[in-house]
Amino acid sequence: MENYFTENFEVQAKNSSEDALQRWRKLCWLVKNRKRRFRFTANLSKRFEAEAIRRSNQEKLRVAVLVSKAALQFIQGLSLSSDYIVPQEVKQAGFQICAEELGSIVEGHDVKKLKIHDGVEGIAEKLCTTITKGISTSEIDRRKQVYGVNKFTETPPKGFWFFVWEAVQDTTLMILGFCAFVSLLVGIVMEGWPKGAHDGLGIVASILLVVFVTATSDYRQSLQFRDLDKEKKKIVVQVTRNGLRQKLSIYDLLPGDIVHLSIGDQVPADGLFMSGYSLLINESSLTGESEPVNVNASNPFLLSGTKVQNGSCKMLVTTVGMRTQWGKLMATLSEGGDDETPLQVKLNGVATVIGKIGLFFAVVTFAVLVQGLFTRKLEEGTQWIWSGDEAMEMLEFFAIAVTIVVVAVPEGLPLAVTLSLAFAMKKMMNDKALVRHLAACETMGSATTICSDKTGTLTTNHMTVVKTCICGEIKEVNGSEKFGSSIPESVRKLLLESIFNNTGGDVVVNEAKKVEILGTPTETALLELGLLLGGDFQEERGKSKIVKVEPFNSTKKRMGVVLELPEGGFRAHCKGASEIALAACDKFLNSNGDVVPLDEASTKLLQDTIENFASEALRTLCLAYSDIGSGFSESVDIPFQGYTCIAIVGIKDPVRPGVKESVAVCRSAGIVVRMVTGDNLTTAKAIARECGILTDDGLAIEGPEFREKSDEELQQLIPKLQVMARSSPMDKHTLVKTLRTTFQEVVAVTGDGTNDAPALHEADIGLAMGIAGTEVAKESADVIILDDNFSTIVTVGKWGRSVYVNIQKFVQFQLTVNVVALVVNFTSACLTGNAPLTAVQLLWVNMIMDTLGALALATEPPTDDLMKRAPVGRKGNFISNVMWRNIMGQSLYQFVVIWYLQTQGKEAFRLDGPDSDLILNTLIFNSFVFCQVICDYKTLNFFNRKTGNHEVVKD
Ligand SMILES: Nc1ncnc2c1ncn2[C@@H]1O[C@H](COP(=O)(O)OP(=O)(O)OP(=O)(O)O)[C@@H](O)[C@H]1O
Ligand SMILES: [Ca+2]
Repeated sequence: MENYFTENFEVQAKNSSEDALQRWRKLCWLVKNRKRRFRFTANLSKRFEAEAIRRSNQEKLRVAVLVSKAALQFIQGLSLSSDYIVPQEVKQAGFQICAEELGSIVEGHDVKKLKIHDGVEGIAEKLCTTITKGISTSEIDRRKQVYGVNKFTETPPKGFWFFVWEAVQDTTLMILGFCAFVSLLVGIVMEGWPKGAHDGLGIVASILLVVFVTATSDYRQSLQFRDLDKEKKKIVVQVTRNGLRQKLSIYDLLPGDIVHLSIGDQVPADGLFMSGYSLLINESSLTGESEPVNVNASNPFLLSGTKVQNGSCKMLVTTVGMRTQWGKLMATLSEGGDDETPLQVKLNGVATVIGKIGLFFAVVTFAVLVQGLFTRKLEEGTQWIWSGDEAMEMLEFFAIAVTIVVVAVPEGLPLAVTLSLAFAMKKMMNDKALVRHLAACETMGSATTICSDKTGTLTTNHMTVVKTCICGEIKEVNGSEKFGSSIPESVRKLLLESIFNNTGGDVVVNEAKKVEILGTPTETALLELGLLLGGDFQEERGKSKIVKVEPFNSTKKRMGVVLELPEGGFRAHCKGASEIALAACDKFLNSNGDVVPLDEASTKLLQDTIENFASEALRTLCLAYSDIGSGFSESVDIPFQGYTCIAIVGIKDPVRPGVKESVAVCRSAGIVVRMVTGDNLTTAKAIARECGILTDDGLAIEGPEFREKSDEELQQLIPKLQVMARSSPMDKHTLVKTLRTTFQEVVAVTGDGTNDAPALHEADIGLAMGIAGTEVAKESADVIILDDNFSTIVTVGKWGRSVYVNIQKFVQFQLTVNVVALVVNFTSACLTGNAPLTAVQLLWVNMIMDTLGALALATEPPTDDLMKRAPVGRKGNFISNVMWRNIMGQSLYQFVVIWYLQTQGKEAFRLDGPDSDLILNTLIFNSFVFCQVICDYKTLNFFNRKTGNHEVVKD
């Protein structure tokens, strides 16, 4: 049995194979309501469609690139003329190019047309925009009219009646509806109105009730999912409009907008490259092609939905919304739905198996009942004469058989999973965690280890430079003006040149005329230092020309620029992780500001400074420069040796309040927390100690050392590993993978950067930061932590556990009811020839179980006790032995009660007279319902008992 389930009803929490997704679907043929059952599973045919779109995109793009290459050679030096006529309405709106033309240029990579329109600048002009000012907000409406908006068509939200319609399409309800019809007909003919209609109307009433309760619950769920979906799609980009750099939702983008893209961003619309450096674009989300492409002035085409893998740029938006290929893809994909979760599938399996057993019993019950009737009639010799009453009796038998199937197919099981997950999702949203994939809620409950990022998750991500070492002198930065006064003027100049040119950030004046610093927290801290030193960003930028930029990335851990100096010659500036940048230095500036060779003593001094800063939990950065003569060409890499160290800075990033407590909660919950960071080992250790992650017997290691370890060594090392510093993206990935495969751990990973994407993808649960996180990280994640706070991760864990336990509760409850209903009806049908619980009664119970019972049990909020047990882990058995025992015990007890009532009831309660059967059955029904209520209550209690929990979860 166990094997049957693992073979057929097992899918991964994420990245399941197509095969596995298909397999269980095929086996689930005994379904009461297909539409409902499969509503929250992946729509495989839609996905197939999306895949086809991707493939055709890839083909189209390949052709376009080839054609454009050929054309590029052909048109060089040629003056081209075109027969393009600007449509009248476009002209009237004040623009010189229409949406179709723009679309065909970018999507078709059409260099010829691009040249006809005088290149990117020409198109910008025709779109009435400039790179410095962008579009002006006053004419937004006109733009919208001519070019459309950046939104995808979505399937319209489903109304209440849609769900009513879906609820009606339930096989068993339909059969019962038919029974009701016949019953009404026969009843009225036989006994007349209204007496003969009682039974029929009873059935009709309960059908209506079932339909409406189901539809209401489904409808509310759909509203919840719709809200979450909206939240998921909120993406903000940096745009220049009205001459101001500002944040804007991607839905508000219009052709003509200037968008600033940097590493980790998603290209929000089709457009053209205006300026930028080392731009590498990954088009796999659009085309499935994994090889990234270089985008630059000669290949300026940027397609919506692709990702910036490296570098940065300014882009001119040309085509938006459904005119882009991405728009078409998204419209299809949004109907593809989310992958089903492992529990959903598992319970679908349970439902199918029990349903089959139920079907068998139903057939037997029906046969036994019919046989009883026939025997009676044979004895009476009236087998050829059928009265209306007897026909009704047959009908009633049939209804009972059908109802046994209705009750036996525990359709509520898989649906309760969705209900419970949806409930948890909504509550988590209030607690600042946005769940992107349903399965994550489930998996999080069994997490055994968390690999946490340092920056931004454990710390506040609000960075300030608090210490510097300039000209061999250590200084504290405390915001006072005189900080810079003792620095020699030549050094101050170099420092400002470095800070303001060698940066990915920007200093802008915002709408309120206030100075605003943009960029990553590290960059911001440095720019702030520059302003404190009395520098002016724009002025400094104007002094020299930037000829090359190598933007920061986590693999190199440094950033470099080359400047063309006003007095001639080139100068390279480098800033980066202090040990790494310092290793490229062979000179430094002494206390007079003179360049002197770096001897052993001064190297030691600088290294000690770095150590000192780091041991105070500061992030250290080294700034250096190098004059590289006059022969620098843009096409070569920036040299990385012979630098002169200008300064070492120590940046403070305080630990978030509450992190220590949260780490302690994790510890008591049996979840191991590890820190993986790109920062320096000493810094990492200091912070880890402060958070309570690093203990005395724990191990801290650097990425480069970790990489060298053999598999056996890793086996020894990983259980003790608490901190990994200076990690590369791949180190993180390796750690997660080893934990998952070798150690069978259920791993949660947090991350914010593009560098974290591989690990987030590999993890059982990927958690991305909502504020600091890049689009790429968010896309690879299963949950987005909206407030970037580690404590929220603990909340997610708590909800995950609560979901797990709630579903267990519901399963136990429903299985008990199933077994009892089945056994009671079957045995009494066999032994007495009639069923104590009628179809209508069973339907009632079923409705209460499926909807109200599920609501009550599946939506229990979590208790703090949940975090005091050991995690379930990968091997946890969902329906534990204790649960089986409970199910059996409960069923037996209920069966005995009902059986007693049925056989001895009349005597015990002194029932006689014509109505005794009716009264007895009512009595039986009521005790049955009461038993369920008690069972329901007991289940709750049982799971909430503090000590009992351990066994339940572990067994
Ligand atoms: N903009 C930058 N320019 C140059 N160097 C930087 C920049 N930002 C960070 N660094 C250096 O790179 C190191 C960390 O880089 P990395 O991106 O791998 O880690 P992180 O993601 O910031 O940290 P964590 O993994 O803890 O979140 C820092 O210690 C710092 O010295
Ligand atoms: Ca990070």
